[in-house]
Amino acid sequence: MVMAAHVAKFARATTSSLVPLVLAFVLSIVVTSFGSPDSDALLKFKDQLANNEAINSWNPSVKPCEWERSNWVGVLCLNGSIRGLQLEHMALSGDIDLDALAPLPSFRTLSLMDNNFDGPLPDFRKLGKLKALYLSNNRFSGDIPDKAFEGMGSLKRLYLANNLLTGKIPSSLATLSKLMELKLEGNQFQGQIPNFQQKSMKTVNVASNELEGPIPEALSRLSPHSFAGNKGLCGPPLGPCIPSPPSTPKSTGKKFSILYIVIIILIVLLMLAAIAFAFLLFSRKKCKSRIQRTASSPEENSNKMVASYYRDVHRELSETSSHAKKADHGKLTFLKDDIEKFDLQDLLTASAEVLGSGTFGSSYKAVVVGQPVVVKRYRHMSNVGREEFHEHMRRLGRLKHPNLLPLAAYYNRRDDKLLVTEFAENGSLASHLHGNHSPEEDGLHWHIRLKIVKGVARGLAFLYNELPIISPHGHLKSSNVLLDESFEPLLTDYALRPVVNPEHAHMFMMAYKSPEYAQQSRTSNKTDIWSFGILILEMLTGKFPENYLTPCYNSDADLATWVNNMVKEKRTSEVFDKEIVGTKYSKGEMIKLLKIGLSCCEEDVERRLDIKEVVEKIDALKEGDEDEELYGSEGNAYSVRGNDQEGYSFTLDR
Ligand SMILES: Nc1ncnc2c1ncn2[C@@H]1O[C@H](COP(=O)(O)OP(=O)(O)OP(=O)(O)O)[C@@H](O)[C@H]1O
Repeated sequence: MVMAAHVAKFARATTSSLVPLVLAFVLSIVVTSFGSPDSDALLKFKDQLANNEAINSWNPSVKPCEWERSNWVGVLCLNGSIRGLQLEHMALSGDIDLDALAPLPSFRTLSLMDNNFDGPLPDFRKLGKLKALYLSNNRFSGDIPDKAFEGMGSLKRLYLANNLLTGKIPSSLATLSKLMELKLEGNQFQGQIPNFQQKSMKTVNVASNELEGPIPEALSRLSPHSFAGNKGLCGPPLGPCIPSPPSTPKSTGKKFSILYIVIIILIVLLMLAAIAFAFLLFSRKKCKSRIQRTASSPEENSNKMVASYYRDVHRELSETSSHAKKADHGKLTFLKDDIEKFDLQDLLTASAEVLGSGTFGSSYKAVVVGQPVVVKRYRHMSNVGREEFHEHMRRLGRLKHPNLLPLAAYYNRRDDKLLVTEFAENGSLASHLHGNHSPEEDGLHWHIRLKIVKGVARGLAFLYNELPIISPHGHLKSSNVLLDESFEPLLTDYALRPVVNPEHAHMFMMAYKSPEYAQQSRTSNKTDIWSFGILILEMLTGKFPENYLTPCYNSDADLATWVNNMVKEKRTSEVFDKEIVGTKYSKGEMIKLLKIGLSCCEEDVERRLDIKEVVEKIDALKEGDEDEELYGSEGNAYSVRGNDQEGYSFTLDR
């Protein structure tokens, strides 16, 4: 009896304290089973699309931005919120349900490029805070209302190229103060270009339309290519606008028009004669300089080239060049203005040396028309069609940042691409960390390593900001960090994932060697951070990361696992590269950087730092010079070599 009373009392007490817990549990089940408002919005959007099989992995039982479990292909997340959608090359069509996306508070980017959407352009004012809208290469048609973009003050990038759009270019575009890139080429726009006055506009392309009239002054500094293929456009950078003749009586009018025709024919004949003369002069000069260069090559060979390498270069480039000639596509496309132009033949006749061979092909240094350039041959880059490849290269060509190696030119043949860049004077970070140098030579000083880390962080942040790609670098490793004459780092081989064949990318590109790819077959917006973390640890430890060589992530062979274990065993001092030279006051900063590196290498993507946090933390690091002055720099030269554990212990409190 007493026992029964106790049981009843316990049951009552337990029940009352459990009620909130049980309720929370039930609620969480309800939320997971029936989705969150974010997933509901996206699924509603998906329902209106036709041919939406490519996004069948969207799974309502997992939140779209729950990175470690989510499989929401094409959903861009930032700090756990939906930032945008990148649904490209998916053969999508049907209705674009903007009402479904409108309630998403952080939605800023929408890319539906290279799909089959048709009909009139939807009213994007419903997504008033959009910063980037990419709709090129679809079949949108009809006129766009003049007010279509009114009030979209945040819009920076608008891509509508290669659709079937008609009528006038909407004048509301001229009122968007932040607009930087506008791509309208390959449509049937008519009438005059609106009077754009934005200073922010860096790229405008209205080529291949039916536009007429004067080009607005603010666009006059752009390349003539941006306006090509419009018969009626005039004014700089195209030819002058010829005022229409004053109206005159019929007979005089006839006389005038005959006079005009005669003048125009004369001008054209004169221009043709001038071009033919210039061409003759140019080809004679070129021929002469080529003969001179060929004549001097044996001597150069002895100094600059390894003979067998040269034969390879010559054979490979000749192969490319002869194919190129057959296909009549032997032209390099230049993306930089401050480089003297040359063609494949110039490359072939230039002195060249092999810099190294990577997973894509070989890189050669060649001196062409007096300037050193690097040509890299890629054999696994036919993931996209010709036009999309050009489009992507142009997109890369527009990226400008002190820590990015700019793409100077490219050559595109079906299975063979050449990318041309400038030569970086100090080679790659990998060669400095792992290349042999004599015992008398110092290793990389701490202040140089810190400068490199800071530059890489800034370059990476720029890519995150500029590109709507899930892991914008995608192939970050020490051989893709080059160093200029003052050891400023220059990222290279960035943003190539969209054009690389998937099989090759999965085998060799760094993004696919991340834990999330190994465990969930996906990359996330923090995948590049993971690669950056490995790079930081590589710079601090001087160890070559095994994962560079293995086809996929293996936590046993992972540099981060090794460092973590050493720290746990209180052997932190042993992880640092014996070659780092700094002052004894650099030690604290090196430990801080080690912690940042480990926080970038969190397997749990949610806990991993994001790009903003990484940049903030790295920017706050110091060389330790202030301390050096305080204590007097004499005799402060310090090497990790032979150092004991003192001052190195720290706990992993991430
Ligand atoms: N623009 C450049 N300036 C100076 N050196 C370069 C340049 N580009 C490449 N290199 C050198 O050539 C070497 C080979 O580079 P490459 O890009 O072909 O292969 P990788 O980076 O090792 O591998 P992957 O093909 O996977 O990117 C690099 O380690 C670097 O030293």
